[in-house]
Amino acid sequence: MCDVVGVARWERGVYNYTSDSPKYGSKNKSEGCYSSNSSYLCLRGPRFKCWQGLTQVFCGFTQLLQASLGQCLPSNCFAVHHLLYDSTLYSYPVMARPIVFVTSNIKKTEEFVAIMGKSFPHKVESRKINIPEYQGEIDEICAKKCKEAARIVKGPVLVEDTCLCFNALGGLPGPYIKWFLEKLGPEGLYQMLTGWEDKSAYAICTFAYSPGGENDEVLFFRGKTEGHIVSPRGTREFGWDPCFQPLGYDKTYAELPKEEKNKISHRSLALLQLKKHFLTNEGKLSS
Ligand SMILES: O=P(O)(O)OP(=O)(O)OP(=O)(O)OC[C@H]1O[C@@H](n2cnc3c(O)ncnc32)[C@H](O)[C@@H]1O
Ligand SMILES: [Mg+2]
Repeated sequence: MCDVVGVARWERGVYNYTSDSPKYGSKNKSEGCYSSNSSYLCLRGPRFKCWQGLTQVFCGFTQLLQASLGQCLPSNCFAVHHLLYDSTLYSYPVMARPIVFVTSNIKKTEEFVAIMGKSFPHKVESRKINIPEYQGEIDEICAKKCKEAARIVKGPVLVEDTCLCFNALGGLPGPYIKWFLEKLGPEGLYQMLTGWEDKSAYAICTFAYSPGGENDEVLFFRGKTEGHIVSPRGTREFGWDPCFQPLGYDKTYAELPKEEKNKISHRSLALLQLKKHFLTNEGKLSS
């Protein structure tokens, strides 16, 4: 049993906790937070007098967190708590919730897995959910898509939107490529440029990440690959791959071995940015 009296609420993806322990007095009021994208549980408050007191606070916090997060918090976690550099900030690692990669497109998931392998510093699960095809500028579309995914999943999410932009057409079809591809196929995409000398194009992939809260900021990670629209060649496995020839290559995405596409693609460049962000920020204590 622990003697910590606490109140807790789940807000904006951050679990806020305050305790007012009669035993340690009001000077020892403490606050804690558990951020859904952090692998650390943090407690912030005045210096705790002894490890016993600290353990009791952790014990109360652990119970409240377990009630709220269930599986996400391993039952043994308070055994591994440790003291950080300053006397008022304590943390101990917890098993963070997995990030859910929400997409309806299995080929995107396959490429995500092939590109990231085991190198991504956070557990990711994929879930097949159809999110509406929003209209607007790329970031606007991605933000809406990401917020809708977070609303459904109720936790940290990643979504991705891919554009194919023709320079001769001022960047169109851009985010509307899905409908153009569906109606015209790769041949039709190539024929759209019949009257134009300029066949240059670029593919943009934008990953959007939200920690899951309604008001949480959405972060964007973008990759761009330049190329040309050509008469379709290669396998018909993935979208417009047969008619996109990346710059510096004499093969289309569809003709290149998968590993080769995954080294240079718009998706791999976006994932590189995403990975950098998580490698830099994961594990930092949220305050
Ligand atoms: O559920 P989401 O993730 O939105 O999946 P989607 O298939 O609807 O994907 P988009 O809205 O981003 O639309 C992009 C279109 O471009 C296609 N596409 C995406 N990435 C591609 C790639 O690397 N190579 C070829 N085609 C791609 C994809 O099949 C869609 O038709
Ligand atoms: Mg889509």
